[in-house]
Amino acid sequence: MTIQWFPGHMAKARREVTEQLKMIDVVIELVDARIPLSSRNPMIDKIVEHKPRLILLNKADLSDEHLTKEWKKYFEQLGHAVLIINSQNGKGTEKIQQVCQQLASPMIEKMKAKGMKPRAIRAMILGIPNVGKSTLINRLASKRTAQVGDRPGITKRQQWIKVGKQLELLDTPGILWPKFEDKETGFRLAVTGAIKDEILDFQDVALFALTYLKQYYPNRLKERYKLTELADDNVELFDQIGKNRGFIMSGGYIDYDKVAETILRELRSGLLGRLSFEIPEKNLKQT
Ligand SMILES: Nc1nc2c(ncn2[C@@H]2O[C@H](COP(=O)(O)OP(=O)(O)OP(=O)(O)O)[C@@H](O)[C@H]2O)c(=O)[nH]1
Repeated sequence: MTIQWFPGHMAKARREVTEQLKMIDVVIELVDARIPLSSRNPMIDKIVEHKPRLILLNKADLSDEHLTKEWKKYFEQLGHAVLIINSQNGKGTEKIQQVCQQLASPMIEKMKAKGMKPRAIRAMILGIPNVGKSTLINRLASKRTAQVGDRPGITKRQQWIKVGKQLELLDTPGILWPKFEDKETGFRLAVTGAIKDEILDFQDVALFALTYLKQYYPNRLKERYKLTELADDNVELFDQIGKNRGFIMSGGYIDYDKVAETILRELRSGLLGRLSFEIPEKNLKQT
């Protein structure tokens, strides 16, 4: 399976982001706490090179609490500032302004040393589609500042949102596309709903989810689908779940489509508890 975004779209998005970055002091990178590496653009380090960066692990209400803390440590070890947040109810977002200020303080000090008047810090949000960029912007928007006139290199007018006294946020987030570097990245994106089910075969996605749950969350799987044992064989496991739920077609066959759809729907709606689909230790070893 190789999925590629149209290269023209990617190049255009990257160009736009690069252009906008010229007027930005701090980059706020939004990732999905359940899949922090798979939900970021692998070129991000190159694209935002030389800018202080705050990584936000968003949708933390859905992610495994323990693993999310591990991921925070992982990114901190790489030298980034990190916050765990829920953009929907605002939990954790109250610290964003303060951290951005800390990140920008060397720049502000330099300005002061040059005799320039200190100004509000300018930030922009970057992230892949569906990661929660608009939700976060709406959450942070206390009031919009007046339109800022054209700044060098920018032809269209930019709207800035005031976040507290010291931070201005660009009202349009930068979209960077994820990259399917391997099959698992695609499945992780699909299982968390970051990409549409039609892109991948949803039975394959459900199989990925089931295999993953069996390995990392066996008890939740047993509890949810009332299984005393988890069959080693995945077809058998699909059969067990189908039987328990009564997904039987005429002729006594299990309706696998219904089993697959049920697993994905239930895990996405939180009925299997808070889940993460990427393990930091594994990735630490790989790097
Ligand atoms: N549970 C939960 N859902 C969230 C959170 N943040 C965003 N969402 C949901 O995620 C979905 C996508 O959010 P958006 O804010 O539209 O994402 P976006 O990054 O702006 O998406 P694009 O416009 O496609 O680039 C929406 O259904 C949001 O309600 C969060 O912290 N927790």
